[in-house]
Amino acid sequence: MINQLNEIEPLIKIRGLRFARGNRWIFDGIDMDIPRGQVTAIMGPSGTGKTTLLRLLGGQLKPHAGRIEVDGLEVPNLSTTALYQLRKRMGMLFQSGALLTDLNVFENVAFPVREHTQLPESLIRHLVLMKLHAVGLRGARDLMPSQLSGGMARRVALARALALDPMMIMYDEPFTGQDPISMGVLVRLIRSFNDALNLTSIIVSHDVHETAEIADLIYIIAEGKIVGQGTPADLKTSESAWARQFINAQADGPVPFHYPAPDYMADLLRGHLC
Ligand SMILES: Nc1ncnc2c1ncn2[C@@H]1O[C@H](COP(=O)(O)OP(=O)(O)OP(=O)(O)O)[C@@H](O)[C@H]1O
Repeated sequence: MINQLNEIEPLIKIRGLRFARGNRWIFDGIDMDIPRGQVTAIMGPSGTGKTTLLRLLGGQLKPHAGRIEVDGLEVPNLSTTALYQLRKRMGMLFQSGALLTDLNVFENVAFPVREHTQLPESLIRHLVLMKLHAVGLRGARDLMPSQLSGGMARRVALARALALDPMMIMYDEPFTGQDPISMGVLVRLIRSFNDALNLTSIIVSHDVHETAEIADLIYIIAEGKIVGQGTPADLKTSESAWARQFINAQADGPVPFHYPAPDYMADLLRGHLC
């Protein structure tokens, strides 16, 4: 029985992924499994390619080598129509929230439903109010985005990302710029939606504490490779110095505190001699 549970096909399988920007390999041979029904975090130093990975999963970018499979579909080989169908099942929450500024809260959440379905107005109303209620903002339906706090805007964006009942949701830096209360609310919502709606969640984040609180599995990427993977507890005691530095938020380690510089003493003496 335990074996059977462990052998459930992951929702996302990445094998031998290579992707370059200019002459730099952002990913230089990455294998990754994202399990169904769990919260998986992708972490790593700034510029390491976390957002790029989300864009590869969504088919906005194509890999130079390797396989990316989402729910059994080879994303880079999908036709435009098939990719469009798949994307309907992939919710995405951007850091900016990206609400449409000319539409009120209700219409922002209704937007993807109107775009992708032919549902009658009464059902759309029901569905939108249900999603807004779930994020605690049913009472804010008539407000414009400019009237929302940053935390409220992100919750509306979350309701919109869930509007079409996706199988998975990708969060790009969901906690950035939030006060501790809003962060706590988001952490709770991400975890409870994942479990209650049987979603698969992927979080790209720098916020180690919040992410470790909700992630079942964490991958740490650095210099084009996976340098650590496991549960938050595993990573705290990982043999990888990269993983330990990151998860324990240490200022220095494989990611150096100092930008490369000549020897300090030699630098000081040189100034003195000039
Ligand atoms: N359109 C682009 N053209 C060229 N290079 C790009 C482009 N977009 C991103 N990059 C580069 O690709 C690398 C990975 O970027 P990405 O945004 O995926 O990193 P990240 O890990 O999400 O960073 P951060 O944590 O700072 O958000 C960076 O070095 C970035 O400068």
